[in-house]
Amino acid sequence: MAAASMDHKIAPSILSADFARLGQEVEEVIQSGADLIHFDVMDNHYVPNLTIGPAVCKSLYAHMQRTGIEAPIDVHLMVSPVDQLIEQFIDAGASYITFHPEASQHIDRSLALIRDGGCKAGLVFNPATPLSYLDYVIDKLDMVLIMSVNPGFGGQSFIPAMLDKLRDARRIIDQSGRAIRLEVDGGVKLDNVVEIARAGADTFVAGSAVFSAHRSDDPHGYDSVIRGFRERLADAG
Ligand SMILES: O=C(CO)[C@H](O)[C@H](O)COP(=O)(O)O
Repeated sequence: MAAASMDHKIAPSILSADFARLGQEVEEVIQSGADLIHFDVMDNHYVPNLTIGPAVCKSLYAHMQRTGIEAPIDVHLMVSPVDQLIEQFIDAGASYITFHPEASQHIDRSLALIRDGGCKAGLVFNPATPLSYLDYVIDKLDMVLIMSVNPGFGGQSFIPAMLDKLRDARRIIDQSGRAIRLEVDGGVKLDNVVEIARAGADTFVAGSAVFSAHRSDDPHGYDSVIRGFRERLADAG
């Protein structure tokens, strides 16, 4: 069942941004209509890639405050262990913090750390991670993130079996009666976003689909791609 009553949110993943001009990239995608900034943290341990940490988040948050850019920073931790970095990202201006259940020794405690720090909390599910991790903690969640690629790299193809997983996650969330966002991350493009939305996702992480636009010659690249997502999502119902 599609999430007809949910508002759709677009979350560009800065994994594919030009890190040399990160503040400006974030300004441009938000001004072009994006809703959240998806901030991918990789440690070369939990995933085979290394990206950015709390110092960059803190600078970005300060830049956004200074320049009046209002958008939640949605921090996706692909690290193990998670708790120490959770504390640092709370301090760095994160709005959402999500982590992988396999990466925490005490999932309930990690969720409590996030919520006690004033942030919204979420669990992230790799393609083969069962949704049973939602049992007993769903009342502590603000977001469920379904990875539709194996984590670690941008530019991979959407794994079709994740449509069924999104449908299952949507059913569980609806049964909980809680306002939990259902985010999807990996291989989200203009040509598949409608079926992904109809499977129940309401929050769409897009890295290469958005940020490849600035490498084209189109000076309105971000406007065009984000408008494209909005138009398709409106069709999705
Ligand atoms: O978390 C990620 C990879 O682990 C990225 O956010 C994700 O892959 C987005 O990139 P793209 O839209 O290019 O697939």
